[in-house]
Amino acid sequence: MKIALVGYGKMGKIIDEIATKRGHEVVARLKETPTAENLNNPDVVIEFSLPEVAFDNIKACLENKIPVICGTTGWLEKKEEVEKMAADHGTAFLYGSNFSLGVNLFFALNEKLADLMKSVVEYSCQLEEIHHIHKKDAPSGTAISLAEGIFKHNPKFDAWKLEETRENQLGIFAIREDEVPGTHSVFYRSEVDEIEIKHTAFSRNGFALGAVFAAEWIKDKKGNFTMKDVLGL
Ligand SMILES: NC(=O)C1=CN([C@@H]2O[C@H](COP(=O)(O)OP(=O)(O)OC[C@H]3O[C@@H](n4cnc5c(N)ncnc54)[C@H](OP(=O)(O)O)[C@@H]3O)[C@@H](O)[C@H]2O)C=CC1
Ligand SMILES: O=C(O)C1=N[C@H](C(=O)O)C[C@H](O)C1
Repeated sequence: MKIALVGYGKMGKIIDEIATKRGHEVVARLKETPTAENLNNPDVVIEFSLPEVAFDNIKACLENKIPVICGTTGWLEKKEEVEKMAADHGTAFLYGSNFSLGVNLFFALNEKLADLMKSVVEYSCQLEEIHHIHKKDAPSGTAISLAEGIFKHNPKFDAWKLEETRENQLGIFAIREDEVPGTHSVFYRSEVDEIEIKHTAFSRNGFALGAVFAAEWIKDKKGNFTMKDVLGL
C-alpha cells in the first residue's frame, strides 16, 4: 500500500519505520499543507501534525478523495465538518485520540466502570494525564475520549473542566513532565476510599503501530470510522 505521511515529527518518523517494515511504500513525508502534487498519489494519508494545521491538512486530502487516518489532537471542534466532508467526497476518515491497542481496551474498561458507578452517589470522578513537556494541547485527546466515555454511561457527569473537580463535573488534571509518552488515570474518590484505573505507554511505538493498522484497514472503505471499528471492540 502507498502511504503519505502528513506531519513528520516524533510520530511521523516512527510510523515511517513501522509502515516500511510492514511492506508499505511511504510516498510522501510532509511538514507542509498537502496538495495533489506533493502527496504523490497515496492510497491512504496518515496525519500526525499540529492542532492548528490539522483541519486544513485533512480537508486538502479529503478533497482529493484520499482516505485519512488522523491522530492529531486539539482540533476537535471541527470534527463534524470533516466527517461531512468525507461523506460528501465519497471517501473515508478515521480520527483516533489514541491508536494503541492498550488504550482502546482501557477505553472499554473505563466505560464498564462508568456504567457500574452510575448509581453510586458517594464517589466523585477525576482524570489525570501525564505527557512530555513538548505537548501543545491540554487536556490530551485521550483524556477527552475517557471523559466522553464516562458521560455516555453516567448521567451524573456531563462536563469536564481543566484542573477542577466538582460534584457533577469531571476534573481533568494535565501534567507535563520530562519525556513521558502518555499516562492516563481515572479516579473515583469517596470519603473512605479510591478506585483507580491506569494506562501507561512505555514508548510511542504502540500509537504508531495502531495508526498503520488503521491505514491498512481503511483502504478502499468509505465513511467515518473509529478505532472501535478497526479493532472490532
Ligand atoms: N492519536 C494518537 O495515538 C497520538 C496522537 N498524537 C498527536 O499527534 C500530533 C503530533 O505529535 P508529534 O509527532 O509528537 O508532534 P511533533 O511536534 O513531533 O510533530 C509535528 C510535525 O508536524 C509538522 N508540521 C508543521 N506544520 C505542518 C503543516 N502545515 N502540515 C504538516 N505538518 C506540519 C512539524 O514540522 P516542524 O518540525 O517543521 O515544525 C512536525 O514535524 C499531536 O497532536 C499529538 O498530540 C501523538 C501521539 C499519539
Ligand atoms: O501528544 C502526545 O504525545 C500524545 N497525544 C495523544 C493525546 O493527546 O491523547 C495520545 C498520546 O497520549 C500521546
